[in-house]
Amino acid sequence: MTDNADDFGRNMVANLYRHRGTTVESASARDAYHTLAVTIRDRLIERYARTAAAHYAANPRFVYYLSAEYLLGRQFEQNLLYTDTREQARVAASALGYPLDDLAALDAEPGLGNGGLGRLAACLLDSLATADIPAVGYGIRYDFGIFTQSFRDGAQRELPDDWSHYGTPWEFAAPDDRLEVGFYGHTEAYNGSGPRRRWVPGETVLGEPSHMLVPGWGTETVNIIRLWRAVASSDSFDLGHFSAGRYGDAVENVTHVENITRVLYPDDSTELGRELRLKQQYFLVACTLRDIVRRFRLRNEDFDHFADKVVIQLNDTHPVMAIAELMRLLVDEYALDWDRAWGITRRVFAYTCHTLLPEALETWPVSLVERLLPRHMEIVYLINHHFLADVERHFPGDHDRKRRMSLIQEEPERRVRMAHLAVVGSSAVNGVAELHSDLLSAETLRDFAQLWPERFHNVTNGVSSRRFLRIANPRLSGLLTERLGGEEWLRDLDLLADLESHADDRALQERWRDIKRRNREDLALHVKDATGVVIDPDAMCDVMIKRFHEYKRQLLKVLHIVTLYHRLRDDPAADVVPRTFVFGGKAAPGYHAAKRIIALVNGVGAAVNADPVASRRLRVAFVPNYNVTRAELIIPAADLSEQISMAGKEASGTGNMKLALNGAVTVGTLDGANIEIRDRVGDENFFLFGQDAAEAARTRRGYYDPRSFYERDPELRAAVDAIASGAFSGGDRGAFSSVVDSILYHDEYLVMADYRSYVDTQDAVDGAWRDADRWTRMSIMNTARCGFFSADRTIRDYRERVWHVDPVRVGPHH
Ligand SMILES: CCc1ccc([C@H](C)CC(=O)N[C@@H]2O[C@H](CO)[C@@H](O)[C@H](O)[C@H]2O)cc1
Repeated sequence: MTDNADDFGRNMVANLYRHRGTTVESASARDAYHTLAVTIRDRLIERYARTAAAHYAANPRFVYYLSAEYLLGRQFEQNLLYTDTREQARVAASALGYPLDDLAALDAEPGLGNGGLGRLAACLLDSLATADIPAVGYGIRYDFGIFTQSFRDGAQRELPDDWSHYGTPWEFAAPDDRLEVGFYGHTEAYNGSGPRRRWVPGETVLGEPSHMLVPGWGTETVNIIRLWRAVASSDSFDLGHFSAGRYGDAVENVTHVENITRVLYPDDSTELGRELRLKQQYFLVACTLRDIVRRFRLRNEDFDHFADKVVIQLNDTHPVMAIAELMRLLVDEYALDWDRAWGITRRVFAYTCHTLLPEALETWPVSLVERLLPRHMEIVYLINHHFLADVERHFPGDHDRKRRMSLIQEEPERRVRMAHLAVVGSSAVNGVAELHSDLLSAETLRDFAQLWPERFHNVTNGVSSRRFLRIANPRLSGLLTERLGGEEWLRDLDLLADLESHADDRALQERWRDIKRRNREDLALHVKDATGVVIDPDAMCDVMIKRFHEYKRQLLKVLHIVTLYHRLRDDPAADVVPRTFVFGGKAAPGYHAAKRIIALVNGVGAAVNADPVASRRLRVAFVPNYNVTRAELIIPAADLSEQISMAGKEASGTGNMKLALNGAVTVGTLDGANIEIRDRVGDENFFLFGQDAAEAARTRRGYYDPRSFYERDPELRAAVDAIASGAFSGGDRGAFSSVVDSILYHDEYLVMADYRSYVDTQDAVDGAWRDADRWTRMSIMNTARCGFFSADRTIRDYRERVWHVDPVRVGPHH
């Protein structure tokens, strides 16, 4: 497909007729957007066809990435870039009378994820395709993604996210590939070839896939992501009820079925144990494994080759029932004997853990699993039986160890430990940053690391340079391409290191500062539009963008802002550096403590922004509805990156990497990937504070009296008292009493203990900012030294340590 403007324009008009059934004269903006998207998509689908042909011919080993969440972000800009058709698109759009940017603005973001885990999945798929690795991402096509956040009187409001209300041009539904998924029912023995067991589901639903294209950067490969949605069989609609006027009853079965993939669960750290959530997880697993087995049998006979051709990466515990499901398929449906099936299963799966929070490690009541998935519960028991026998062989008579390691938690209620099933059923287990992986082996999964040390790895997270530099920050990308002599850095981010030798170059520094300022100006326009707050593009842009959670300590940031506010109120001439505090992030709807902190941020922001003295130096902007698209706007404008979680709690973080790559300097604790960022950028280019993981754990284990810090630190005391006084809640002293009580009397995440170190470090940040050349040098060094945090490197590590898969080159004429 040639891509000169005329051809592109002709394709566009033809697609307008074919896909929208309308004419150039009467085409709406949405017609133009959809048609342009389809015309771009045509170029990708052509590459996908060649990729599929190459993969079919090569019959290669495939990586299947199983994730309940994908935060893909908008596809329009990405696909324009990956097909290099921006200019043709601009011409074609204006021929229909629409500026390209207006059409791009109609591109909906598929918010099919909560936060870090979902976005990482999207970055990794981008890098898998860029590395020409045969791969498919499997997930759930939720009708409603992560809720749309708005604020009323400073409090979070959740609205349903009907992301595909107008349909989306980027997906291909495949109703022909529908397949059946069972739930409930019972199991029974029967005599096939010897005594066998089988499942007789009580209800079945249909799973329908739709796929989206995942193009690689600078290569022909186009992989796919396949998302499943539940559809009711046509006989689910009850005509009898309908003709009797009982319309609700008539569609009850239909609704019951479609509810399985209706909405994403908006929790990102606390398992709720809802039956529908387990149904969602099994639905994903059942559809996916059937599809993977179907693909395998297209080119292969013998299941003994299955583990050579298939590696399945489990993105946290959410899809872990896949282990029991593969055993069910191999033993019950393909009649393999247990040991042969188990040998295959264990070689196929690999598990990535993304958390350290005990409350985020999923366990399901045995009673629920027995009812919803009776055959799987039997299989889990059998897996546990063989596993505990193995533990007994290694640690004879160590009953306590067996009780700790069992797949079944016995007290207070019998529950299936999904993380244990994941480890027992996988050949590789990894954490997502060095500290995280060390803590997994030393604490959370210690018994398993002792039994199978060879299975435990670390693979530090990474981010897509294409999305979070090239697309998000075109100004800086232009400078990098100019200074590094071409765009090769987009395929090899380590090339950024060549910038280092220019870090003191005056001309580069001037350009660097100018780019940051222009990016801050763009952000200021959005902030004004979205919040009404006017921010100063010359002020330091101090950014905290991430889900709201107490361990991430947005509260510590609030205490710092209140402290500066008090300093200016006490002395308007105080030498406080002008700062814009930019917040972004959602709280799980049921997480009340986090929602109180959101209200507090807005309360403090309103007071500071309205204060005649403080507002001359300080502004607070809480950007509503933080998502991938808003991250792409905020990150390029950031000067200071807030990574202030309690050490030992943030598994990795990925926002920290995106911000550092865009020249933001980090103020942070020795937590997650902050440690590796600091190791690479140098401690002179990083503002470190607070207790490290060992100290924090000791403090937590020991006698910790948060109130004592309040007693002896006047600035801390004044800040806490101000919050308690109602100063940020219209005089309502009760508004934040729960927040104040939580840090004064329990303070699980050591906000009080780290306050002084944090505020003093922030004063050092002020000092550095006053020396523009020093700050710019620090900023350049962060970009130059963070090439390691490319998702391309992460994929290389997974290939070497976990997947052992080879690329398949896709030629231009396959
Ligand atoms: C059961 C509810 C639930 C849902 C999602 C999760 C995710 C694992 C939470 C998550 O997104 N974790 C984040 O994963 C990122 C990618 O590895 C890390 O960078 C973050 O540190 C981690 O918090 C836990 C529990």
